[in-house]
Amino acid sequence: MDGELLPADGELFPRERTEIAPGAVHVPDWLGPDLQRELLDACRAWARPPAGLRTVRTPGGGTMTARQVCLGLHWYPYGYARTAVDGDGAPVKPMPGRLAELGRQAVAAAYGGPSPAGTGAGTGSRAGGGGADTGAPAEPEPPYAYDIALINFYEGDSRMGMHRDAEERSGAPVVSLSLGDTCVFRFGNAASRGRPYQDLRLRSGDLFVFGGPARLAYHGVPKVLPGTAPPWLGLTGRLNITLRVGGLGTAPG
Ligand SMILES: O=C(O)CCC(=O)C(=O)O
Ligand SMILES: [Fe+2]
Repeated sequence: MDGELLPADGELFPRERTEIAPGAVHVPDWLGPDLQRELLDACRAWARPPAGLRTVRTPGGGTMTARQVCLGLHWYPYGYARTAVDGDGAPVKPMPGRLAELGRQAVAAAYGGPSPAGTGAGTGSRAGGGGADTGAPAEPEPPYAYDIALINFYEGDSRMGMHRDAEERSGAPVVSLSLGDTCVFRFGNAASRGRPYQDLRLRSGDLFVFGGPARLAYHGVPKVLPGTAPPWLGLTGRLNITLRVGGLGTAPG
């Protein structure tokens, strides 16, 4: 019996790459154990001050339950800055070339080639997407230059409400990597936070990419399943690494 023929988590059949909506692709087990460990170590370093992990406050007076650190550009509700304007004010850490490269590889893995399968390279109209005020957004072409990473840390009953990633001026696909505990990821539609949506499980090592017609879909994390991280990883809770292309030039927000 050759154990290597079985999926790493001992399931009978490997989970398969699935396009859950046009432009939205789930690639299970995309990150191998070594890369997951490497990324976890890096996240621990990025989470340290200055401009480290912070609690995000929303304009309505609430707080996000997932804590966050940004690389490349600092996201805050709702824009981008070069410093941790809603944290300690320090300059945001640079975007590592390694993450930018991972973003490019992720898009190729998700869409099976340089261009999103069946979706065209861009997102079409960003009308209503917020942020852009200079007319038509850039229609990006792969390979995309990922220049922003958001690292979200979920512990306890942390969640993330339904939202769109709409502060970017590029329609390049968003790349999402999961480490640690499994979560329920809700992927919906571009018109509203409500139905129709699909719930899927993102596990440690999974890749999810949304671009093309799915780029501005509402999505969120209604639940993290405690104690489901692979024991060899050594993480309690869940980390999400979201890679985005800002299209913001040199003077964001
Ligand atoms: O944690 C996740 O899987 C989603 C994160 C997310 O949607 C975001 O940071 O914009
Ligand atoms: Fe998001």
